[in-house]
Amino acid sequence: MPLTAQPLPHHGRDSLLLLTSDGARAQVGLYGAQVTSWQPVPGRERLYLSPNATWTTGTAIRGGIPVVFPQFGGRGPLAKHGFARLSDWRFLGIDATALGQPAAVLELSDSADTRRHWPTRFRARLHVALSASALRVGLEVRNEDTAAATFTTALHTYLRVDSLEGTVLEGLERAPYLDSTRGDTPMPAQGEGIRFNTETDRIYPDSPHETVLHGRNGRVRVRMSGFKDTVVWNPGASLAASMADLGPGEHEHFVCVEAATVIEPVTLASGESWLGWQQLVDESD
Ligand SMILES: O=P(O)(O)OC[C@H]1O[C@H](O)[C@H](O)[C@@H](O)[C@@H]1O
Repeated sequence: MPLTAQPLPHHGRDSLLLLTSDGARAQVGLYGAQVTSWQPVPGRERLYLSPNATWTTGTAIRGGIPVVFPQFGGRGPLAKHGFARLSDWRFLGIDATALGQPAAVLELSDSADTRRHWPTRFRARLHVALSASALRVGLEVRNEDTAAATFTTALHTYLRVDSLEGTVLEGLERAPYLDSTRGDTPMPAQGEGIRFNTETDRIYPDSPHETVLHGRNGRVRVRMSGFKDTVVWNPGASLAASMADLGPGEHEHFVCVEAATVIEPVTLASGESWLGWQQLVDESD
């Protein structure tokens, strides 16, 4: 399906509006290569973007699909979740090579600034593909250094829900997890879908590659490839209220279902590449 990209500034920042011929649309900003909107049908927004997000350089944008690279969370010496979400990426054009379907391609390469934090010479590309009811986002990383490189990564997707009441994430019933609200305490499989009554921050190592988020506003299927782990996050009422870029009640409107590789980092030999993607499929009527 043909895909077009046209410039459409968003909160004063360079951004692209992606459109398919059947009306699906998405928006991706060059700052962080962050997808901030996905509407499989005009007006049916499937991603959450905080009304209180900060849009200034040096701060992460709360919502959409932040690209976490080359470090997940605080698991290393870099700033939390790494520098990719705080960097200006370049738009290269539409290309079908990596995902096998037309995608807008954004690129980030090492610079004196990135090498100050992370010595590796690399090339990262984010591929954003849209079809009738699906959004597929692929992260491709090539090690352009002479030495091996190691990183952790995630597509930190904020899925919009009308309300947490009645929202359930299915697909991880049989998977054990690490509870990050309790210092990554190992927990057994829960045997039921995840409901969001309280702060939830979990890493499912080597998890199933497909989950489904059901809520009052419909259903989104989440698939991934290349990534190994799934991270599930909702800050709950009190943490959300204390976060300036969320605020009271905002936790009610999203669940993060993250395609991640956190537990066993990716290691790339010199010249090697890695590709991970996450696909969101809108299954609402
Ligand atoms: O506030 P941020 O740096 O964007 O991080 C938001 C969240 O990201 C991940 O989901 C982590 O598992 C959480 O522990 C973290 O709070």
